[in-house]
Amino acid sequence: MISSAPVIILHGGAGYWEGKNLDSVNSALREASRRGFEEFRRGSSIEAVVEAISFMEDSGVFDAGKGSVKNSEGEVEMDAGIMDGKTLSAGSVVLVRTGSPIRKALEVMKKGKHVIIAERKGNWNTTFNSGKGGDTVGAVALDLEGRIVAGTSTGGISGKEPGRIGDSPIPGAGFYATERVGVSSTGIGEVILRVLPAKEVDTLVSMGILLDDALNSVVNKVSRMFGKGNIGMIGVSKYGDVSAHFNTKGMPRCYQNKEKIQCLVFDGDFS
Ligand SMILES: NC(=O)C[C@H](N)C(=O)O
Repeated sequence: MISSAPVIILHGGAGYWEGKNLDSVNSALREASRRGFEEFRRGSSIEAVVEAISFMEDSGVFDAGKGSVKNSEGEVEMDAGIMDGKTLSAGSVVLVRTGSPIRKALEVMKKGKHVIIAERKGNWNTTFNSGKGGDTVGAVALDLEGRIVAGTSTGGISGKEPGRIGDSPIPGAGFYATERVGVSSTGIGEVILRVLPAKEVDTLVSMGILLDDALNSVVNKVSRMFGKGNIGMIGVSKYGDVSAHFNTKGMPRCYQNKEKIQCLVFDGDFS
């Protein structure tokens, strides 16, 4: 749907959401959206995305930050990434053990020397409390200056091997932003990493395809190649249209502009 800047769209992970109690997920998403949108008053899309994602990380409701799932050795290893479509600068952190991965990714992006840093230090944070039902989180924003920013943060996949890194911190896979479009992906990293769907959406949009059609066609392509149940994506274009597509049962998501906030979990379009 076409909205107008500033606008933010968020997801709480593509997955099998049927029969789950969605109250805490929905209210955390809504609050994250509200806080992210509030940042447009003083900052850019960068602050909006980081604030929304770090709220979700701290909520303990999602598989990100304090709610991160554990690997096969009972430890938490988190990944996150962020990209600024205006400058094509990107920053990611992998194997993070403590703190806010998205804020650490922002530091990497701001420093500008490297794109991906593995943390490999710090004590395991003992306050993790996985299992509240939420999944990977992501946000994409467009501000009044036309800056598009996309970010994603995750604890990865439950029971993963130590050192495993998924799609979420990889530009073009878990997130991507240009002057045209921004995307955050979620789903099975081992599938997403082989398709680079976030980059593909930008390529399609650069060829004149509408954001909604681009997201739909990339998700359908993944379904044809790998079957269903493995991907979801949200996006924003430079025109302010927002869209979400997934091949899982559901994907909690909210979008907000200056007129309204709207949240959905299962099939349906923002109106
Ligand atoms: N649920 C997710 O989105 C997990 C994430 N894509 C990963 O593979 O690490």
